[in-house]
Amino acid sequence: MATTSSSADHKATIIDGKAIAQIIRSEIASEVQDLSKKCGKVPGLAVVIVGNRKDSQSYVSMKRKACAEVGIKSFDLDLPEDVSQDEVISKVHELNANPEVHGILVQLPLPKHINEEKVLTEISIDKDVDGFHPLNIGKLAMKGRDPLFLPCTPKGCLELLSRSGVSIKGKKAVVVGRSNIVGLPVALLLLKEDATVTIVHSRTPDPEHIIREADIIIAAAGQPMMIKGSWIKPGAAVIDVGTNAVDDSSRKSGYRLVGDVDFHEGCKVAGCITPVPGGVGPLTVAMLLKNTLDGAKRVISQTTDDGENSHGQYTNNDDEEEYFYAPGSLSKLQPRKVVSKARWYAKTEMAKVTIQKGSLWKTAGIARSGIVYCSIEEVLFLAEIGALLLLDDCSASSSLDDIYIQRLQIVKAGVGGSSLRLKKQLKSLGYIVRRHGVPWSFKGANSNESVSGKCALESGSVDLESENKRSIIEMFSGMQINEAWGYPPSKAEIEAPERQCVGVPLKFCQVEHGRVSLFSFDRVELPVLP
Ligand SMILES: NC(=O)C1=CN([C@@H]2O[C@H](COP(=O)(O)OP(=O)(O)OC[C@H]3O[C@@H](n4cnc5c(N)ncnc54)[C@H](OP(=O)(O)O)[C@@H]3O)[C@@H](O)[C@H]2O)C=CC1
Ligand SMILES: Nc1nc(=O)c2c([nH]1)NC[C@@H]1CN(c3ccc(C(=O)N[C@@H](CCC(=O)O)C(=O)O)cc3)C=[N+]21
Repeated sequence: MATTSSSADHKATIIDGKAIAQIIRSEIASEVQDLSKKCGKVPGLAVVIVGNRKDSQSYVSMKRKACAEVGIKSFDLDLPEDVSQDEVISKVHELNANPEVHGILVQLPLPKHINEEKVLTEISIDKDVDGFHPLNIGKLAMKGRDPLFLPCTPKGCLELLSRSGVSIKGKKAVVVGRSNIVGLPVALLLLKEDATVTIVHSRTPDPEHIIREADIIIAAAGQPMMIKGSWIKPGAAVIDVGTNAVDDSSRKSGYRLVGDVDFHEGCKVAGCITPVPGGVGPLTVAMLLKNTLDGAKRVISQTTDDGENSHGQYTNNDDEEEYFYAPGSLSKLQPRKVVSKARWYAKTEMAKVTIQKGSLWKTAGIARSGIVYCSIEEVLFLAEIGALLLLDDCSASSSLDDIYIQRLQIVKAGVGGSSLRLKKQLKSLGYIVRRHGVPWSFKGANSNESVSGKCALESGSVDLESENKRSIIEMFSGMQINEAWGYPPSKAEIEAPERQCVGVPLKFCQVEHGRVSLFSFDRVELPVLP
């Protein structure tokens, strides 16, 4: 995997990216085989190329070949140079909708008349195996959030470091380059791994001085042999991403590939170093295959184990999720002590999350300008499992019960009315719904519960023992809601609906600061208030 050169000149351990990538590829191949045997499905990767740039064609054919080798089905789209942006976007939409495709890669660069950002944004984030979607990059940049996919080259750089025994935590790392596809995401990843990160770019004065401070150098400037031996701190780990073609008349092709680091000089100073070719490049391809496999596993586990836990092997093993929702262990199904909070905004039809608790926010919500929002489906779902407290937005027309009742109609209309459809929708948002077999419940009319003038059951303290469980969705939609009173209600106010209920025990619901309290009275005798 790694060799130390024996000559007195060559001290550095040379990290063999090709060998490391080969190991990863064989691990992927055996997982693909397992998946195919157990679920009868294989991962699919669509590789879209526009135009006929020689370098792009060569990279794309490498990626397609690598897919074939590990058993990933590749979908090849070769579009002409003059294809319109709309046409590319409509192809992306087709691939988004194709259930056999688990990953979509649009080879960059695109021709000048096509706006790369517009195209990349259209790729469904569930299929964004390049990790270039703004949402994925945004999550990478945020503390406590994990994107669905990490960009392949940055992920490959970290894989090379870890497989070479280089620790990152607390180290000084310098990244040379700040592009969206390499420099910036690799810097963010190193930061997530607790390195102290400096980014050097084309406007940085005295890069040599900064680079010499680094324990870890990631070179991604696209400048052939820019980093000299004297720029490297003795013993540093050097990952050379640069892949530059330079003229070489001694080669049949007329060129050879060199990195951003002067490899010959680097070998004399660095602790370990990657060559070009044979360093980062093969890892980029291996990580693409890995992302595609992971994307496929995510989708396949969602579509095959709908509540019955048929393919446990491919389910998410988030410890916290397991703790709260493990089926069959009701004692664990307690409401969270520390719940997240959100505020509903009728205007945007979204809830703004004001307090985030727990790791669920790694995947839940949508981040916009640093603020996390939740759709009504997410709000209902999270409220139902006791993970989210929804505060109303102080306007009389959007109290919590209003939101439930009105919004439920919309959810029902939009998602089809059944909780199954709602679950499906949630799954498409990335939730693992199958564990939540126990609905948010309350004591039914036939229970003997009665507490005079005192809160009998608060939201959150769900009654898990009760035989008579109904989901919150059922509960709110089947409820007759009267105008809210002030609190406490007068005797006359209570007696009026009591008469209407003709013998059916009356329940009172109070919504205060987003907490739903359900009251039950045997006999109503409230003191007359001044
Ligand atoms: N092995 C692999 O898997 C991959 C290899 N590559 C290779 O990595 C290299 C970088 O690729 P990419 O990020 O796409 O390239 P870009 O051209 O998009 O970005 C280059 C970055 O390097 C900075 N830069 C340029 N010149 C200098 C300099 N003299 N000193 C300091 N910084 C400089 C630029 O700064 P500024 O922002 O100021 O312009 C820019 O941020 C290329 O050689 C590419 O072929 C790329 C992807 C994958
Ligand atoms: N949407 C998109 N995603 C990319 O990941 C992407 C892209 N566009 N555009 C171009 C860059 C470049 N890139 C490389 C991948 C593999 C090698 C690689 O395997 N290199 C071999 C040598 C290859 C050769 O010999 O030509 C090596 O370094 O050993 C290099 C570079 C991915 N990129």
